Amino acid sequence: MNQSVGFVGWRGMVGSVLMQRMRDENDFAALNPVFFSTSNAGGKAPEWAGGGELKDAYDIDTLKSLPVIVTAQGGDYTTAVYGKLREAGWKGYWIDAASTLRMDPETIIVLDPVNRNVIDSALSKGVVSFAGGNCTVSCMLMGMAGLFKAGLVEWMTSMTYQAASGGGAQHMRELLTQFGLINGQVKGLLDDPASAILEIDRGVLDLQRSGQLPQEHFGVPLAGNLIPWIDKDMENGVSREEWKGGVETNKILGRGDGFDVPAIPIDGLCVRIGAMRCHSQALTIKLTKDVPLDEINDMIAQGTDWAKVVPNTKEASMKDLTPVAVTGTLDIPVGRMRKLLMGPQYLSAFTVGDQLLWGAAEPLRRMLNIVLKRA
Ligand SMILES: NC(=O)C1=CN([C@@H]2O[C@H](COP(=O)(O)OP(=O)(O)OC[C@H]3O[C@@H](n4cnc5c(N)ncnc54)[C@H](OP(=O)(O)O)[C@@H]3O)[C@@H](O)[C@H]2O)C=CC1
Ligand SMILES: N[C@@H](CC(=O)OP(=O)(O)O)C(=O)O
Repeated sequence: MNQSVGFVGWRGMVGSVLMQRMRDENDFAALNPVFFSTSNAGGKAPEWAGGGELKDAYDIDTLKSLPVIVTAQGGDYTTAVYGKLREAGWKGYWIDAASTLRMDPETIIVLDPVNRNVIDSALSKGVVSFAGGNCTVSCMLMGMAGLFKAGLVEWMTSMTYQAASGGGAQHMRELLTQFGLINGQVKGLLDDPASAILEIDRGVLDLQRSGQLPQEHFGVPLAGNLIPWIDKDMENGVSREEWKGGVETNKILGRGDGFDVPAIPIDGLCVRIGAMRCHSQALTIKLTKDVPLDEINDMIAQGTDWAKVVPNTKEASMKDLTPVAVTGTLDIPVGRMRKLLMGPQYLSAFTVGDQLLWGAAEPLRRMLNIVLKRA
């Protein structure tokens, strides 16, 4: 008999991508979905899933009756509900998109093409709490898994170019509104081929600095700009997004605190740019030994089924290694690979991933299937 699975946060941006992927893969055939809402209990569950009534996402008794709960509702919801559920004696599987529980020793960060061994070992020990990783981390690992698996990474820096979607739907809207208003500001000059570009530039800057662009979500204009800080301030010069890069990557790989193998130093700077939903990253890797580039290419291509090596040429990089090329696909292209001037053990790479697919929804979908197959 199909297991019942509770879905919370299914209509949000991450949740919608998750629902679409599950429908594309016919995952619903193997489970009995129960839909929840934090704002509309008693309302109608999605038509494509047979309708029915939305349950109250804060009702612990209803949640407790389910063997599996998947949530993309966000960290505040997890904080409000998870502890109460466990205190009420619930022993079911919790699969979560939020960062809240990721570094909890009782929780495993899931990215099964990379850490299926960690997941299986945890399941056999009775672990029941699973969280998808930070989007930048998951996308990077899906591309670079081959090098980690081969033990070739001594340390790595990641300089990110993160899309507006990482902040949520409202951030994407704000970015597009800013672009539109900026265009409107200089449209007359743009339409006139004889106008001076510096006049256009001045017009853009005047509007960007005027405080008149909507910036409630980003805090400053992102259109025609960038923001070199993502997430909270850890009060030591490090942003929380940068901190996650090191600790989550190591936890996913089964290294560092709580594991027998030492952590790999991974650090860098995280930057928000005006892309829509793909995160990109420029990586510098110190290899544990000098390995020829063609062997590195092979290892990366074989690291996961989704890693795609892009030849280090201008044409291929412009065509295949951009957010526009990757959005809406599960591909993780890795390109710009070459040995750096610092020496034969120093490798550069550039990778791009859809942060709503591998960065959020896909690891949850796959973890749900792993759990259901065990039942
Ligand atoms: N954005 C991202 O890139 C990533 C997000 N995450 C995690 O996922 C969580 C959810 O993120 P995200 O999907 O961006 O959040 P959203 O704001 O899109 O959705 C969250 C919830 O808001 C409620 N909501 C209120 N109004 C609307 C509306 N008009 N349309 C849709 N939903 C609405 C829904 O709850 P209800 O139906 O109960 O009213 C929904 O589940 C994040 O907090 C984070 O923890 C993880 C990785 C990446
Ligand atoms: N912080 C990411 C998005 C996100 O939700 O990350 P996390 O799941 O680690 O909080 C970004 O802004 O691009």
